[in-house]
Amino acid sequence: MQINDNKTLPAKLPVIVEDELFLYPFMITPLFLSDEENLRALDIALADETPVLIVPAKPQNDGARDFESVYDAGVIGTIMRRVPLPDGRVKILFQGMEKGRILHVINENPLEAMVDALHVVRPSQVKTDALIVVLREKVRELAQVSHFFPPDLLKTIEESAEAVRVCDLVSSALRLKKQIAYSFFIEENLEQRLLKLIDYVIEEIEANKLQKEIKNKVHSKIDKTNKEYFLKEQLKQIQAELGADSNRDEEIEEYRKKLESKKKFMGEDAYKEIKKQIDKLSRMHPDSADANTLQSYLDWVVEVPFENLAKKKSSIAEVSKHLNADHYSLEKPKERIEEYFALRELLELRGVSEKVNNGAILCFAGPPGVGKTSLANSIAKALKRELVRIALGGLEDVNELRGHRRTYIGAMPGRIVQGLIEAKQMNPVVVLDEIDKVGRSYRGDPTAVLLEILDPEQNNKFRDYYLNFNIDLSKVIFIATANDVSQIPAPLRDRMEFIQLSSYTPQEKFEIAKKYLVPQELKKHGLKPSDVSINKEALELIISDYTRESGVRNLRRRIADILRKVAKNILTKNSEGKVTITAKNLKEFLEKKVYEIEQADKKDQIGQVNGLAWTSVGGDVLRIEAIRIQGKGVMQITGQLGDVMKESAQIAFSVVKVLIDNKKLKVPMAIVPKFEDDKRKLEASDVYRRYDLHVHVPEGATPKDGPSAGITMVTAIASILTDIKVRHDVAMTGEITLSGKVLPIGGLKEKLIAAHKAGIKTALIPRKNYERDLNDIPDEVKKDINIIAVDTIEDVLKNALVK
Ligand SMILES: Nc1ncnc2c1ncn2[C@@H]1O[C@H](COP(=O)(O)OP(=O)(O)OP(=O)(O)O)[C@@H](O)[C@H]1O
Repeated sequence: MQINDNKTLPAKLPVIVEDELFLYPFMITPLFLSDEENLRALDIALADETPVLIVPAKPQNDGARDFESVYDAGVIGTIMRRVPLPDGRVKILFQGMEKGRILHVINENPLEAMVDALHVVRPSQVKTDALIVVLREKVRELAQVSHFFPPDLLKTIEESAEAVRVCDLVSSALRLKKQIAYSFFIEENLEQRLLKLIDYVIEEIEANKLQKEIKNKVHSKIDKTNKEYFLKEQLKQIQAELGADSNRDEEIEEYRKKLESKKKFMGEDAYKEIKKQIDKLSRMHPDSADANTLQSYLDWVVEVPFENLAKKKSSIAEVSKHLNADHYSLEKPKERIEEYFALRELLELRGVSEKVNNGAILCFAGPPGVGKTSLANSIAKALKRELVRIALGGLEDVNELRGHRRTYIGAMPGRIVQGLIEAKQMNPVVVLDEIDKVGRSYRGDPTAVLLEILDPEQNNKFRDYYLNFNIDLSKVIFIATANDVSQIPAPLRDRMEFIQLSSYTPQEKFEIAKKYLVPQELKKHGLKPSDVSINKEALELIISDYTRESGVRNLRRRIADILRKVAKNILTKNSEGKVTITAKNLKEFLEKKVYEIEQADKKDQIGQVNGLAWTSVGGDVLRIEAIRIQGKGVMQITGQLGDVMKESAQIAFSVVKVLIDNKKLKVPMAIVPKFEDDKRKLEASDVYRRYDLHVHVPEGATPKDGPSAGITMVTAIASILTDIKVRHDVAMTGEITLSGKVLPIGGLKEKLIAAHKAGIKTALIPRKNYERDLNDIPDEVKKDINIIAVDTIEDVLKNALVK
C-alpha cells in the first residue's frame, strides 16, 4: 500500500507516543511534544521525510517510552508543521492518513518499528448499509440525552458515505476510555466493529437516562445550598449505579492514612497542601484528566520519606575504616575527609549540632575514574546512609532541580526530591556529580538553585515547585564532584572545600587492579581465584595498551570483559582447570588495543627531535619540530603548551644563543640571510637575529606541560640554526638550566617503555635519573636501548646531532 510519494507499507517508521489523545485517521490535530524520545522520533521523520506512527500510551504509563507501555496500533500520518515553543516543547500539526499496526520493533530509543496498515474486512454492502442506519439512529438518540455530539458532527455523521469513517467519527466523539477505544480501533472486521459500537451507544443512552433520573432524585432530597455535598452524593450514586470504581474510595482513604502517619514529621504547610489536594481529588470525576494529574501528584508526595532519618551519628573511626577498605593509596584525600568528619563528630559531641552543616560542602575534584564517587560511597556506607547521585552535567533547565509546576504537562518533582524519595531517607548522602558542568540557559540559572540547596541558612526551607511546599534539606550531606574546579561558577566555588584527586600512575593502577578491581570483579562474575588469574605482565599490558585514562574505570571494564569471556568458556566448553591470562594470550580475551605508540621516523631530519613525555595515561614519544623563517629573532611556540613548557622553550633558545656565541655550535655562514645594505661582515650570531623560529609540539589538541622537554627543545633549535640533522633513532628527556646543565625528570620508566615501543635505539637521560631509577626499568628495554646518561647540553648534542 502506498502511503505517500515515496513510502509503501509495511515500512520502518518512527513512532511517537501520545499520552492524552486517542487519534483517528481523518483528523488534523495539533500535538505538543516535550520528551526527548518523541522529539527524536520527530526529527527522524522530518529528516527522512517519512510519515510517523502515533500510538496512544496505555493508561498509567507515566510517561514511559517503550513498546510495553503503548498500544501496538495507531495512526500513520504526516507532520504538516513543526513549531518550537519557548518553553522547550514542540508543537506539531499532524495529519492522520491511515490506521497502522506495529509488526515488530526495530529500535527502542527513539521508538522505531516495522508498521503495516490495518486491513478492513467488509461485510456485504446491504449489511453495511443496514448497520449504518441503525448506528445513525442510535447516535441521534444519544445526542438528545448527552453532549457528545454537537450539531456539526451529527451532520457529518449523517452525510458521510464511508462506513469506516462513520465508525471513527462516532468513536472519537464518545470520549471512550482508552482500553475500549483501542478495542474498537483495532477491530478489522467492519461488521463486528459496527455491532460493538451500536451496543456501546445503546448502553450509553441507558446510562445517560439513568443519570438524569438520579440527579432528579438526589436533588429533591438534599439541601440545595449544600452544593459540594450534593455533587459528591451525585457522584457516589452514579458510581454505585454503574457499579464503578469502588476502589477509588479505598485509594483516597489510603492517601489520608499515609498523610496522617507522616503528619508529625512534616511541616504544617506540607500537611495542609497535601490534605487540600486529597480533598480535591475526592470531589473529582475519577476519569477526568485533572483527577489523573492530581492522583500522580499524591502518589509522589506520600512517598516523600518525612519520617525517615538515618540515626547513625558520624564516627570518624568508621569513616576511616571504610575509606581504607575500599581505596588504595589516596592518602591525602582520605586524611582531608577524615578531618572533615572529625570536625562534624566533635561538633555533634559538644552538642552544637545546628552548626554541623554550616561548614563548607566537600567537593572532590579530579579527572574521571579516579574514585570521586567511590569515596562518597564509602562515606555513605560508614555513616549508614543511602547514597543518591544527581548528575548535573549539561543540566540547563532549573526546573529539573526544583520540579515543574503541577500545571505543566508531565510535571514531576525535581531531582533533589526524587533523590530523597529514591533514598527513602531525608538525610542521605547526595553526590552532585559534575558540578562544573552545569550550564546557564534561557531556562534559568541552575547555579542559583544549587546555591540555595547548599546554603545552610536557606536549605531547611527548600521549595520544590511540583510539591508546592517546603522541604528540609539541612540534614542531607552534600558532596560535589568536579573535573575542572576553574569551571565551577565562583559563588558556588566559595561554598566548597576542595579535595584534589590526581591521575594514577601505571604503578598505582596496577596495585588498584590487583588489590581491588580484580577481586571485586571476580566476585561480581561468580568466579574464584582458582578459576582464573591475570598475571603481572598481562595486567601491565592492559594498563598500557588497552586503556588510556587518568583513572581506572576502563581498566575495570577491560577486566570485566576478560572475566565475562572466561565465565562463558567455563559454561560452554565445560573447560576445567585454571585459566591464566598472560601477555601472550591476552589478545584472545580483549579486542583491539586502544593506544599504540607511533613508530619513530626512518630518516634523520633537520629540526625534528624525539622527546619523551609522561602523561597521566602513560609514556609517549613526542616529536618536537622547529623551523626557521627569515625575520628578526622572534620565537613562536605552539601546541597548547603550559607556562612551564613555554618558559623552557625560551630557556632553550637562550642556551642555543650562548652555544653559538661561544662557538660550541658551528653555524654554516651560508645559511645566514644576507641583506643588500649589509655594511659589516656577518657573524655567527646573525643567524638567530635574522631568523624567526617556530617551535611546535604536535598533537596540538592535547594540553602539555612540564620542564622535561627542555633538552629536546634545545636540540631542535640547535639543529635548525646549524643546519645539522638530528638522529631519527635517538630520543631524550631532561630539564635544561640557563647554564646548560641537565636536571632530572619524573616518569622515567613509562617514558623508556614508550621509547622501546616506538623503536628508539638510543635514549638520553639525565645522569641523576640514570643513577637513581635504572633498576626499575624492564630488562628488555635496557637490552634494546642504549641508555646514555647526560650531564650537560653538550653531551646531548654530541649524541643527538648527526656528525
Ligand atoms: N584508589 C582506588 N582504590 C580502589 N578502587 C578505586 C580507586 N580509585 C578508583 N577506584 C575504582 O574506580 C572506579 C571509578 O571510580 P569512580 O566512579 O569513583 O570515579 P569518579 O572519579 O567518580 O569518576 P567520574 O568523575 O567520571 O564520575 C570505581 O569502580 C572505583 O571503585
